Amino acid sequence: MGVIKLASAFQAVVRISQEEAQVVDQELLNEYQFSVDQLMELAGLSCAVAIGKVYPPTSMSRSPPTVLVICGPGNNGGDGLVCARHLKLFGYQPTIYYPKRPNKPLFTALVTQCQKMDIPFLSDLPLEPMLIDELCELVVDAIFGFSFKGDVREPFQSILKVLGGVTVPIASIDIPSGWDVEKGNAEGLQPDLLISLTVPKKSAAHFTGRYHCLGGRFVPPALEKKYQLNLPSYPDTECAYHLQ
Ligand SMILES: NC(=O)C1=CN([C@@H]2O[C@H](COP(=O)(O)OP(=O)(O)OC[C@H]3O[C@@H](n4cnc5c(N)ncnc54)[C@H](O)[C@@H]3O)[C@@H](O)[C@H]2O)[C@H](O)CC1
Ligand SMILES: [K+]
Repeated sequence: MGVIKLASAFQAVVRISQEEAQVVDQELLNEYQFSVDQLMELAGLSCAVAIGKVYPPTSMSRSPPTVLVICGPGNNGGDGLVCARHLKLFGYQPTIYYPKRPNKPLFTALVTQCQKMDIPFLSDLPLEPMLIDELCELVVDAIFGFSFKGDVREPFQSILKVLGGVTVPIASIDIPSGWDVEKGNAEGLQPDLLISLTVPKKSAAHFTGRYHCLGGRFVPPALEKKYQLNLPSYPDTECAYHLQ
């Protein structure tokens, strides 16, 4: 596998394509021998930390603050489950909606962990945006990440339509769901917080929300150098970096 030359390597923040994100991911798993579980735990933890920084429990109106975490069918959804578990430990009250669950031990274990921490799972999502606004103070969008392609299929099309109408802030994990990983989606979801994982993707250039954080502090320096990722220096032991 050749070294990918990143066009934006000399800019302050590098943004990578869909293919580059998949290549880096595969190299972490195959060459560096990380397991998906390891990376997902660190990714999900960094999302909960970013949320804790941007929306500290003391700044929310309810105590504990209510958060709806919507999880999709791939690893982005897994990050959402991990994030929900850590949010609970940080003093939030998460509820999960997870309509399409992969039948794989990694995901069934994450579901069990959440259930055993008394995190409720919704069987249906309210179809009125107003009802979601009443249910929670923040929505975490963990529906699609860097493998999303094409037109959104059901049930996620209806879910994203409802989310388009909510007024509570949305925090998107890695990519705002429904966005083209590189081109974004001007008519799609417009999150208040974007938590890019590992390296921001090209679509992050179209993000107009208030907060952009970087998480997934697990890239070995040799890998960062090989792909000229030019990652920012996370302050001391922080696992979420405030880019904007
Ligand atoms: N190295 C890292 O940075 C890590 C990132 N993590 C997270 O993993 C996602 C990428 O996960 P992946 O499983 O490859 O894909 P997605 O979650 O984006 O979704 C795949 C899932 O979605 C379905 N799908 C695709 N397109 C559509 C569509 N148009 N309509 C409906 N459904 C669609 C597809 O069939 C699959 O089921 C990354 O973004 C990070 O969030 C890891 O957790 C840690 C390492
Ligand atoms: K997402």
